[in-house]
Amino acid sequence: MTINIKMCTLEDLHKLQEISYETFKETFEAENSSENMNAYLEESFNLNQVEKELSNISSQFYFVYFNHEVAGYLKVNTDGAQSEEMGDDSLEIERIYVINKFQKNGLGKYLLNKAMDIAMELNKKKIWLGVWEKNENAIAFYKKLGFVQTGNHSFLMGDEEQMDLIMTKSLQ
Ligand SMILES: CC(=O)SCCNC(=O)CCNC(=O)[C@H](O)C(C)(C)COP(=O)(O)OP(=O)(O)OC[C@H]1O[C@@H](n2cnc3c(N)ncnc32)[C@H](O)[C@@H]1OP(=O)(O)O
Repeated sequence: MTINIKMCTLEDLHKLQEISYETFKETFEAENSSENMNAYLEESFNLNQVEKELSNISSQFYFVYFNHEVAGYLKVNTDGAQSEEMGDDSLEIERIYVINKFQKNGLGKYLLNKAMDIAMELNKKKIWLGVWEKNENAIAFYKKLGFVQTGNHSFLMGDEEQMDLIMTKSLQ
């Protein structure tokens, strides 16, 4: 078993769009109406939107490979790319998504450790994320890896208001 990681560039745009769309759908479609799911997928993962995010100098995307196959991805944000005003001393993990069939092989932890390395290289004091309050699997994963709930914020899934827990890990 080999695990590798690579920073995404604009050349990866189509693959990134595909894995972003597919992993989000796979994770949440059972618990959301198809109307709300389709609206969110179309708005968040259309090619222009993904290209815009990939071109933002305050965001970084990484693919993780399991036996040379793309198995998941990471998106981190700093400064103004963060989806909440958390200040310059924090880094946001906006997305860690591992394709279902590759989960439980250590890939999520590998991506999380990558985010921690980036945060430490940039001298950030904390690392934070928002996770849907009903995503018990991911909440348990983040708790296991040392994150604690420090707040919440609401977001729109189609026309439905949903709640994210804000979870934080201090790096000092
Ligand atoms: C900010 C956001 O992106 S929120 C959305 C998060 N992403 C998703 O919900 C997408 C769907 N889910 C996933 O992609 C994956 O399940 C993830 C990212 C949550 C976890 O990734 P995986 O590759 O399955 O986890 P991994 O195998 O690296 O597990 C790391 C550790 O967490 C533990 N762990 C993983 N899932 C769970 C769980 N549900 N409950 C308790 N512990 C868990 C593992 O046992 C492991 O512990 P160890 O280090 O002692 O061996």
